[in-house]
Amino acid sequence: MATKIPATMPLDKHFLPENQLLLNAVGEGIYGFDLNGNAVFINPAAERMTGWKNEELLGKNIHNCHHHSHADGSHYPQEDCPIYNTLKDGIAREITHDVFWRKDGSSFPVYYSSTPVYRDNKLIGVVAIFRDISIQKQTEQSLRHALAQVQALSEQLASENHYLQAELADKTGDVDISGGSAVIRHMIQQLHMVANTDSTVLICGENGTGKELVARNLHQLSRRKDKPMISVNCAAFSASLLESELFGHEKGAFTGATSQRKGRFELAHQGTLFLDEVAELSLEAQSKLLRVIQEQSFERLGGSETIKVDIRLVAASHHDLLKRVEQGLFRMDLYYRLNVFPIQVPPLRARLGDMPELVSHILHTLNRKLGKKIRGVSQKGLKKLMTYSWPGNVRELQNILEREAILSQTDILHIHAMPTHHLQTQTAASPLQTLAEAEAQHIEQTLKQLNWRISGANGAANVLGVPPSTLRSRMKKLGITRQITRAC
Ligand SMILES: Nc1ncnc2c1ncn2[C@@H]1O[C@H](COP(=O)(O)OP(=O)(O)OP(=O)(O)O)[C@@H](O)[C@H]1O
Repeated sequence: MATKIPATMPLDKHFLPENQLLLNAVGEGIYGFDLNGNAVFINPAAERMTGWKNEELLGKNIHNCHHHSHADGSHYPQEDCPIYNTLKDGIAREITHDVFWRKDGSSFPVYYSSTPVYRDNKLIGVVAIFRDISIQKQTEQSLRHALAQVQALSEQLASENHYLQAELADKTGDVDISGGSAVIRHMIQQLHMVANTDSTVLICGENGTGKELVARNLHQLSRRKDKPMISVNCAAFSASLLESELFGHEKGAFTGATSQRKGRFELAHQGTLFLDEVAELSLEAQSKLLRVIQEQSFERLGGSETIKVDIRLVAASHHDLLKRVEQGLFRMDLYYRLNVFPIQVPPLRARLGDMPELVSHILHTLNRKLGKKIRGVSQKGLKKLMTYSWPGNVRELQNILEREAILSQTDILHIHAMPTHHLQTQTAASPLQTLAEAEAQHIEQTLKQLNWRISGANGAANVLGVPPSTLRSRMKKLGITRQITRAC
């Protein structure tokens, strides 16, 4: 669109370039100034960007119209303006940090150059060419923001890594099994006998009895102690995630597999692989595990390369695995493969004589953790500890002592806060539930074990002894839906 310039405007014919058509067509804003700093040429792009019309500016001082203030609103004296300085000294300038103000009072960031125009070696004016760089500035801003986020995340990862390393050192550092009771002595004897073989060990015992501790002990006593012991809590992963956790995956094996990843079998090469809560494995994962145990080799998910590993397998469960076999929830062949050398970890109530030694061991660790100097437990307190049934075993004892240690103002613990509902009982009590809650829990547990398969020989309906349609309607009624769990 050609610009119409009124004949009355002080348009300097010598100054105005012959190729005005070209200047009108470009996307950059262009101003021409005469030696007094008044506009003699304005192209349509400049009009669009500033909102000022040609007729409103020609012959006028442009600095006062839209270059009067800095970005922060402070006054911008004309003497400081690079364009006007070029008019004075004839030197070209380029400016990247400045704003122009629009007619409507808003502003936009600009890049502009001011170039002197000479005719017959005489300075006759200045051409300013400018560009709206809002998008560029926004991109820079987002980039800076993203970089700050990356920086923060990398700092967070570094500190998490530091924390995990410390935690790992802490975990692997203490493998002492406290207790001199006959049952514990027998268990330790068994540990020593089997440690230096490569036989698979199955550790059974209630929750919190020390099964993982026994596994770590076994690893430390074995010839593999300088290689890693890798633990997997089978209950913490959904069936599909567990497979990739155990066997690893190739890049692109499934959505989200953006790079190749080694599984825990590979990481445990030449060391020990500890499968905690092994009863929670789905039947499908059990078959795969069986194959790996038999062949000592496997493929990563999405991969075809057969990977051979040398591992010592240790498994643990708080379930009666044989009962799970009878219920059709655990493969019998796998059970026999795992149960080569069973070790039973006794519950705390079966070895209350170990209480003083255990308490002293735990207090020693707590003093380090809490920065306290607790010397022991009072006689009365010890009596309370010795008459409790300990459904949560050593872990529960640790928790009670930690709570008491935090609350205590003295260096002797008096044990105030024993859970009274368990006192004097001989068996672990389970939480009170309605019939519907118990049914829902049982159905869900069964479905989880069977990888949420409902029908067929290996389906939950068959195991529960109901037709699949009945199971589906019970699930609907009880609000049971498949859960996708993601851990780690
Ligand atoms: N004999 C023991 N001597 C010292 N500490 C023990 C002993 N037994 C258990 N502990 C401690 O009790 C806590 C629970 O033990 P651990 O995690 O090994 O139990 P677990 O049987 O594997 O539990 P879960 O079945 O819940 O996985 C750990 O901090 C462990 O160090």
